Amino acid sequence: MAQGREAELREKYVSGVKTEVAIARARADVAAVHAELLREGLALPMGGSVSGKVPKADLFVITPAGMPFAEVAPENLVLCGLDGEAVPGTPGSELAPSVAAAGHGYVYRHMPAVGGVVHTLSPYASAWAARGEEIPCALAVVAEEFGGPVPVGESALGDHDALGHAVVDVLAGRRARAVLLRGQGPVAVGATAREAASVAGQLEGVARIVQLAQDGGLLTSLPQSAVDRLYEERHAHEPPQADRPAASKQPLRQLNTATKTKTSR
Ligand SMILES: O=C(CO)[C@@H](O)[C@H](O)COP(=O)(O)O
Repeated sequence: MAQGREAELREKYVSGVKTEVAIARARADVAAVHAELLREGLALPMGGSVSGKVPKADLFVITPAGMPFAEVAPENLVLCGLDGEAVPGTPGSELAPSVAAAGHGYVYRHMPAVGGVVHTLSPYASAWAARGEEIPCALAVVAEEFGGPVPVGESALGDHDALGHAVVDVLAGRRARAVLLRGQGPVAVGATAREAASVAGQLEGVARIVQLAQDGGLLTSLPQSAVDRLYEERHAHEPPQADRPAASKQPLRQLNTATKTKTSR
């Protein structure tokens, strides 16, 4: 790319000291999230992607393509515009962003309250995604955290833009802040990358517990009235719904009465 054009693009995206500081902060946070996911056993050595939006800028930083999570550092994260294209001339721009970058950008464009997206291949949540099975709302913590069963989304495998569409289609305007992409794995969102990672951790925990319960026999989903009460209590002290990621109107699939879920084994 010609130097003039490169400078013009850099000026367009990266102007002002505040933005520079915000980018540096996003780089540090997102790099730390990669390390934390590995430490907590929530990630494979490689695979999946994590991004964090730069507040008040149409920019985000994301995992470089094909890079083991253990090697991710603030300076090799790729700074992208919301179209998922790397910003030339910035640290990390010599690397390609994750193939999922356009999908992450789509989420930021369509869910303005979201500031972090985590697609991590944590074992139990990924196993539910591999089966394309929603996680039943059989425990209070599932109701509190996700406001109902953890939903499944359709990902067109190989079409990485589809990750963004699937996340937005399932989560926008809903309670849940995580979706199990069929045949791909879980994606969690939050106001920041750290918050999205925390949702991914809760998701993995409930995926494991409900799997253990299901292995033991029939599951009973909580009645809808209890799900609603538990969710509302847990989120009562958060900002108004419009400012919350994936703010809720209704859970994706309502269970009006206590239902028995037949186990798959
Ligand atoms: O999304 C997944 C798996 O679900 C990843 O494994 C990506 O396919 C890896 O691509 P890069 O992020 O390395 O480009």
